[in-house]
Amino acid sequence: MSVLRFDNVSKQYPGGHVALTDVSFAVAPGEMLFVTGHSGAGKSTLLKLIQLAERPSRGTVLFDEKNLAKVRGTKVALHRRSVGVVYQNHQLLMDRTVGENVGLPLILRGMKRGEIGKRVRSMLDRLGLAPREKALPSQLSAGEQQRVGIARALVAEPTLLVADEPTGNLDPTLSAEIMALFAALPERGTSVLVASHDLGLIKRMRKRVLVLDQGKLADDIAPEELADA
Ligand SMILES: Nc1ncnc2c1ncn2[C@@H]1O[C@H](COP(=O)(O)OP(=O)(O)OP(=O)(O)O)[C@@H](O)[C@H]1O
Repeated sequence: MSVLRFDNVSKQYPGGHVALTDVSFAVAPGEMLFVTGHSGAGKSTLLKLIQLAERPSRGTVLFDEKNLAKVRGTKVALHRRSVGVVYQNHQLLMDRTVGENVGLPLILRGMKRGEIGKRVRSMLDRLGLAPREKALPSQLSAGEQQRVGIARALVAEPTLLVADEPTGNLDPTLSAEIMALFAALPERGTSVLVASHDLGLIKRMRKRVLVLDQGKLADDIAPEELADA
């Protein structure tokens, strides 16, 4: 049983650039892992295939044992509800409050106002953001803004959280704080896949690491194989 499985996945962009070649791996329920590699190695492409922002040229991506090639049209939006996404730049709506930003995915799903309020407050509480519910993103620190982005990605209880360089703009202390937050998610049943090129941070986390090199899966390192940071 896996939450996510890549079977011999290749991706060639229109114009001929090959971003991924024959990549295979599986993610277990409640597992947290990293994907790393140099700039251009294919990390973002791998995450885009999971969100159906791109499609593989060859091979199969299975999500919750379902072949994503069969997920088309209106079913794409349904699939995306199961994948929470955290970006390097939090991509918050700057003219909406923290609470409104976090509630947005639930509004889009047509949830009732009362239920949205409850879920948003519980999520803000969990991430230590409850006192900032009515603040605008511009009134928050960089670390708080990133936590709001994470709250928004988690509010609809996704099966998998994917994060693309989520600590790219943060100092080491805040990065560690965000990573600790991610590391607590598997206990609640959410699997986590983080793309990062911060090797120091990755080593400290002691989680499984997929290493991409020019689109190929060069290594799949178990936590116990990681050298001390
Ligand atoms: N839409 C696209 N069209 C053509 N080529 C693309 C497209 N998106 C990415 N590429 C190419 O595919 C390769 C992999 O890109 P990708 O963004 O997945 O790498 P990455 O590991 O995430 O890099 P970075 O760390 O710099 O974000 C790169 O050579 C890139 O130029």
